Amino acid sequence: MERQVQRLRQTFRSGRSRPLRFRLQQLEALRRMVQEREKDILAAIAADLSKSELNAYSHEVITILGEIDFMLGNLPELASARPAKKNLLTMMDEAYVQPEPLGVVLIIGAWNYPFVLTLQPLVGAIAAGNAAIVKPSELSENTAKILAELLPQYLDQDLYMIVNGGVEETTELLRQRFDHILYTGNTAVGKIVMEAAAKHLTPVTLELGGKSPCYIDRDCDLDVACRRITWGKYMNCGQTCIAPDYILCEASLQDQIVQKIKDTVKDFYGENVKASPDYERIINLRHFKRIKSLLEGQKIAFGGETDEATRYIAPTILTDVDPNSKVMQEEIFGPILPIVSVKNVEEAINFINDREKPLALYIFSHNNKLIKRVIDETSSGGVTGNDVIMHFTVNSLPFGGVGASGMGAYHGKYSFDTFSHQRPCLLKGLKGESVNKLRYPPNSESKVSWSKFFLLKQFNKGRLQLLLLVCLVAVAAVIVKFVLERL
Ligand SMILES: NC(=O)C1=CN([C@@H]2O[C@H](COP(=O)(O)OP(=O)(O)OC[C@H]3O[C@@H](n4cnc5c(N)ncnc54)[C@H](O)[C@@H]3O)[C@@H](O)[C@H]2O)C=CC1
Ligand SMILES: CCCCCCCCCC(=O)O
Repeated sequence: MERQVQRLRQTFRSGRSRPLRFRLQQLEALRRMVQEREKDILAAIAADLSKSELNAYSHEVITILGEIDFMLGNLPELASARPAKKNLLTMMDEAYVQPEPLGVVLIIGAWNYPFVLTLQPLVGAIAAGNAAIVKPSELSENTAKILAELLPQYLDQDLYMIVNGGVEETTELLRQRFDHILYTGNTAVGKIVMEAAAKHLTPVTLELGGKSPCYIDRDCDLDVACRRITWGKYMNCGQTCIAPDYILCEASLQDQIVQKIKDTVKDFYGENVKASPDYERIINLRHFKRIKSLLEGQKIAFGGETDEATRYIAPTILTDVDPNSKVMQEEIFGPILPIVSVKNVEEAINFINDREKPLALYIFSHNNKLIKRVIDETSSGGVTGNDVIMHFTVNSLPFGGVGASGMGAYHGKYSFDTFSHQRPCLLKGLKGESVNKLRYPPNSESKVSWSKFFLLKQFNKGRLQLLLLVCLVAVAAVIVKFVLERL
């Protein structure tokens, strides 16, 4: 592994990944890969998650194509130097922020959206000019295999590499020195990743999980709310990190919500959910058993059927759920939707704040003020008001967690920034020593007051303003020179 990372580092050092033209070519090649090998990619995702190819396309491929298009369209601007504000002392100099690639980065993906969660970060890493190793999840083995087969055919093999394997291989990878690690997965492994990264002082982006609450206000269109929640909760059989984990609402709404979700499930998946091509299965037996165990002792208002042989768990709703029960202690990551009663929005806010900061928060209400209040008085990785999941799809919004749901963010510009160092550059000339005397010893009261004048004045470069300031500085410089010569 060490030799492989070394090979990537040498190529990175050669400067090959830096020119914009090269980055754009690689991104175009990645897009060609997705388009030319679409059938194989869809088949792999479909096999991993018992998903229809249509759903594989809309859940995963669209996002990647959108991300690549965003980078192709915006890279020249994202990668260019940004002029910075200056003070009087540096106003004749050049000050700018130049994004620079970090080096060799590691991307560790999760199985639930195996294509998006590995390739979307890779798009950002390539765009920012890095070399990258991608480690797909071993649980989504078909997607891992197709990625290992396809990426070397399209991308520069000395800069971008797939490593497949499980805990052993990832542990070995984590012993190596990287310049950034972006990990997606559960919190326990997130801590392992962060600990390994700390040994090399490697910065990390941790895309973790958590229990994302969904508050439904009394003043709400329940039909619409329940339709949107049904979509986001049961999509991918509940195995979505930003799926609404549980509902908070007044007790009087509970029965209506159950009925409306029940009706929507029938609309979406038909009488026989098991036979619907749009309803997925649980990834493996371990997760199947874990999710099934969350039903024990609960009041099942809808669903609850399971089939171990096919790892099927029906869309399920639990009512009157005790906040201390097991289903409310861990992220469900399956098609079970508990409803917890709260008296009012205050109690909902306290309920959310009493727990770890979630990855997503959803609020349904006609009342925009109430939505804003919940946003202001809570914290979460992201928020969608009057819908679920959709903030993930807006690539001008940063996507990531806060607190226990993660750190750092990506998507669009935020991916580019995550994989870049914002390098401050100040380019001075070799003239102007008379003014510089201000900062050279010995110090004096008068030098301090002149320094205050020069350093605390900021300006933006408007032409007229610039001209005025140049005059001002010239006069000031003459005065300072005069004064300093007499000190
Ligand atoms: N914030 C986000 O964007 C997302 C977060 N998630 C979260 O991920 C979790 C589900 O994913 P997991 O089951 O964790 O996926 P997983 O089992 O695929 O693990 C994720 C990655 O960690 C690696 N890994 C596992 N054990 C390891 C160990 N001991 N040492 C080093 N590496 C190890 C795996 O090889 C894999 O590549 C949920 O909590 C979900 O909420 C999932 C998708 C997106
Ligand atoms: C238009 C639907 C797109 C849905 C994509 C959802 C991917 C979420 C990944 C995750 O958070 O686990």
